[in-house]
Amino acid sequence: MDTLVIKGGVPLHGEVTISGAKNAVLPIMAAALLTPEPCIIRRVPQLTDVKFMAQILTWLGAKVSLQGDELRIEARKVKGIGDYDLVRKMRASICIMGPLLARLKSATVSLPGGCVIGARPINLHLKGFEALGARVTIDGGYVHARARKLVGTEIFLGGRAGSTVLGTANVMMAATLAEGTTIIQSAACEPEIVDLANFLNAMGARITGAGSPTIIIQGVKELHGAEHEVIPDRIETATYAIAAAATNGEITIHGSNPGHLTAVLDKLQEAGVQIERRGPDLIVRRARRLKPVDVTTLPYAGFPTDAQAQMMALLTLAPGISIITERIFESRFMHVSELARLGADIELEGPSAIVKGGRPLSGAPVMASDLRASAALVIAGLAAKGITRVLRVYHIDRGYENIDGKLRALGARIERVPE
Ligand SMILES: CC(=O)N[C@H]1[C@@H](OP(=O)(O)OP(=O)(O)OC[C@H]2O[C@@H](n3ccc(=O)[nH]c3=O)[C@H](O)[C@@H]2O)O[C@H](CO)[C@@H](O)[C@@H]1O
Ligand SMILES: C=C(OP(=O)(O)O)C(=O)O
Repeated sequence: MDTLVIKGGVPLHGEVTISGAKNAVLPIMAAALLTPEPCIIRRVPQLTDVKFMAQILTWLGAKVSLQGDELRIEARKVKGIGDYDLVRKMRASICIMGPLLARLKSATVSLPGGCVIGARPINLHLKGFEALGARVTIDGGYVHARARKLVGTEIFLGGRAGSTVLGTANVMMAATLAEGTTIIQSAACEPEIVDLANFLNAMGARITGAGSPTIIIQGVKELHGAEHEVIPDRIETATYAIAAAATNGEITIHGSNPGHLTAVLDKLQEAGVQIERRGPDLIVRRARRLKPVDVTTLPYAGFPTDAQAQMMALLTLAPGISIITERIFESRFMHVSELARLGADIELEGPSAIVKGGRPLSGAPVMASDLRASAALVIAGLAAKGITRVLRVYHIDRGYENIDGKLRALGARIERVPE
């Protein structure tokens, strides 16, 4: 386990290039199970989650090879049972279930893992599989889904907090090979769903409406191999933009898709951060004193829950009161107590965090509890006076490619040391 050691107080300057999106590439890798033909996926980020997903696919019988940022997956033959411990390691592993069910009419996987940010049930995934004709049972920590055949139907995927991103991905994948037409209502609209639908269509699927709450999938007999380039990671983009603002710096972000990030950019501007869009590039600079803002996380195109912790780190620096309300995951505030170690003044009240910003932060040892909490601690450490040690950075390596290298290239004084 590594630790990140940060000497804070250095404004970030320079250029950074955004990697492929973790939350797009993982379901896309699972989708390659839908065909025996080879699939080529480009712009694949080097992340531990990608490594785990590759291990899961290999265990299922696929041949997986990575060269640079190009991944080749050939699932000529696959088995229908996911490795218990591998699947438990990450949330997106549940996405093998839809493709296995579609291809083999049988799938058995353990309940998935992922960031500990709430209960994270999979009832909506299972409801979708059942609607398509599968019989679903849970037994000994495994979920089993079996069907004689899958038949298209209308499926409502709305839940307590809106729709479900991976649930939409899973049901959409299962429906590609179902008989007839499936209509997913209250589908997730996230760009990662659009990216997956584009990949599936390149494989021969017939999907329309991805990106809207109604997705229509006309089942086909079989899918073939395809090539695809993954979209840029909007959460990585948000993280670097927020880090630049927090350190009073000025950076150019290359290779992002600013159109996927309107809610974050809008809030940053409201907080006094200057954002200039030049095609796919973003220039982020903090020229003025930060202002407090209120933020509520919502499904896309609202403010993403995956950028909430990072935004909170920034708002601890804005003199005044900011209220951050988390509407997607009930316990996604693990970073609050660690930010307090750096001197932040944050109070929790139900789903809201009241950030009394403007107190100077000073470095301290802190513990990363989940992926985005870690990113928030790194941002706070970059802005704080003195040395911050972020322990358990394996969380951050799940979702940020070479974060210490990219930050060093922006002038940050950050080192990775073995714990
Ligand atoms: C790998 C990946 O892409 N992860 C993302 C995905 O997670 P993930 O797809 O797991 O998150 P969901 O969109 O499913 O969760 C949204 C809400 O729905 C609830 N829910 C979900 C499924 C279900 O069957 N029943 C149910 O009640 C969840 O508890 C949560 O309150 O979307 C989240 C919301 O944008 C992001 O934070 C994660 O980074
Ligand atoms: C919560 C996240 O990931 P996962 O769903 O894989 O746990 C995230 O990417 O912020």
